[in-house]
Amino acid sequence: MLLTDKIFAITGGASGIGRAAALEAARHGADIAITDIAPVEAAAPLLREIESLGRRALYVQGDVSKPETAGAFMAAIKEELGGLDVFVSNAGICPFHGFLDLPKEILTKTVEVNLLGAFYMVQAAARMMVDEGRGGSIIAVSSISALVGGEFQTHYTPTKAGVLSLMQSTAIALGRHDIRCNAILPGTIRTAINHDDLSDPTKAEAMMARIPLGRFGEAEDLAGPIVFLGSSMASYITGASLLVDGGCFVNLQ
Ligand SMILES: NC(=O)C1=CN([C@@H]2O[C@H](COP(=O)(O)OP(=O)(O)OC[C@H]3O[C@@H](n4cnc5c(N)ncnc54)[C@H](OP(=O)(O)O)[C@@H]3O)[C@@H](O)[C@H]2O)C=CC1
Ligand SMILES: C[C@H](O)[C@@H]1OC(=O)[C@H](O)[C@@H]1O
Repeated sequence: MLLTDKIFAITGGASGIGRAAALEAARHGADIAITDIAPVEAAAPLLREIESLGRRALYVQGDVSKPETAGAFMAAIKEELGGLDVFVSNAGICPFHGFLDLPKEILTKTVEVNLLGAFYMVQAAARMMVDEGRGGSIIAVSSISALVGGEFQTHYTPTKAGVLSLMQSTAIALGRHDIRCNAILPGTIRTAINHDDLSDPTKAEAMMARIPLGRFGEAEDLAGPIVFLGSSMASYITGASLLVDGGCFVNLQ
């Protein structure tokens, strides 16, 4: 058990990577707070599963791109769970689209959710951790796409580079408060975000061929690394980036 009696909060926790991480944190003994744009009904089975592990589960519906969501989430965590030890900024979107004809609305929304949303949330979580004075761990889900490009992700990859950079700078700003900040960089993980994109067999095959481990990731592949970075096992790791990509990034030839 790596997170016994810790309070673990995550954005975009109703599905995919966030859901898997929330569940794994509960298995490791944490109480869980989730915010997501999905209605609470969508998360009800997950909340029941967390509670069946003997842990408390809090759900706050909200849009991370709206600055007020961060304040409301932190206030609910403080009131209902009493504090915050591990915060994961995970919510994100990836509406695949070509570059030359990219509508401004898609660009703006992607930046607002992925980058500004992460900033608002991380800042609010850090303020709460500093106020409480007991340190903490902040993890942001960036991407392999912070390091490499994507033809249909020109609006998305800069947001993931921004999230990685945010963790590097907040690691410096928050180190004196014993708050560690790290980025997780998933490769291609099968979730709702890329269900349509990966349904093109030619594209999926070409992408798979680059992965030394020979498979796409599953959401559960990210859960262990997130719990580890949140735990005292990672007590001297801050400002780091952890690729969780089956070896895809290093596979040039
Ligand atoms: N899957 C992959 O291959 C990779 C994913 N990532 C990153 O991982 C993170 C999680 O994605 P993943 O689990 O794959 O995708 P999912 O779509 O399964 O999960 C994303 C979650 O975020 C929620 N969400 C979307 N927009 C908002 C918003 N504005 N406010 C609050 N919640 C929101 C979604 O809700 P709803 O479903 O209702 O829209 C969903 O529950 C993202 O940041 C993504 O960029 C990084 C690298 C690779
Ligand atoms: C959603 C994509 O499949 C996924 O998102 C990323 O960040 C990776 O670059 C993958 O392309």
